[in-house]
Amino acid sequence: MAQIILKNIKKTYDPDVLKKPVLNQLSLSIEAGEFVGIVGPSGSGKTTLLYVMSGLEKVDSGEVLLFNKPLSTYLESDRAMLRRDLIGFVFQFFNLIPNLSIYDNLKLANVIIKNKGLTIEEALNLVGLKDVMHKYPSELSGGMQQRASIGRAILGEKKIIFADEPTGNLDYQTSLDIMGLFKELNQKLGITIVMVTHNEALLSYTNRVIRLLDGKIEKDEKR
Ligand SMILES: Nc1ncnc2c1ncn2[C@@H]1O[C@H](COP(=O)(O)OP(=O)(O)OP(=O)(O)O)[C@@H](O)[C@H]1O
Repeated sequence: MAQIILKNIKKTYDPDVLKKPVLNQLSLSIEAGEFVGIVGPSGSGKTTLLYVMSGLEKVDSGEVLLFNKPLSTYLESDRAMLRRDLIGFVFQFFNLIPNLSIYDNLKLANVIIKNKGLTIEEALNLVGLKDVMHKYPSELSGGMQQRASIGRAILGEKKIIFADEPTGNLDYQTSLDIMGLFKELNQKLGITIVMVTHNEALLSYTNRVIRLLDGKIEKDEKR
């Protein structure tokens, strides 16, 4: 079943009509359980595509359907619920709160999530941080901090993780380690992962690669 559908999406940031749209009549569909890598040159629209898919950015025309429902028909409160309950985000910078322990960082995110699905302990176990959960972010390596932010992203009953350059701030070996974790979560929990990356070497972990060029899909390959 398609979880994410984009139909003829056009997106511009600049009102100047002579400027090329950032996303130009782009259509695609992502099924539940896929692990998708989005690549392309700088400025090709990767981050914008991620934000459009997740409902963080509005489109000029075309339609985005999430979980079979057009985003345009969601009330603002439904959108907020969607972001809180069904979608998780992981960014290049881990965005952990420095003066809270890892456990408390997850707890803060968890208070707004319904009491269903993965608990804080289960999430910490899955990302391998159970032993260090009372440490502060600054006491952990970058890779561990990213593990914490992934733990935060999977709390509850998340169906999709959107990751924007999740390894952009990590060395190569740690990047592979984080990719291994994504793959494991994708396979164990069936969570769909949509990840923007610059690093071609990471694509072997995904099962589909979408290449963007000038706001259009240049290539879309499933493995
Ligand atoms: N909030 C914004 N306001 C105006 N222009 C924007 C905004 N966000 C992105 N853009 C422009 O849209 C284009 C595509 O940006 P986007 O960040 O989606 O590309 P990208 O492929 O993710 O690039 P990078 O690999 O450099 O992160 C760029 O020309 C960028 O300058």
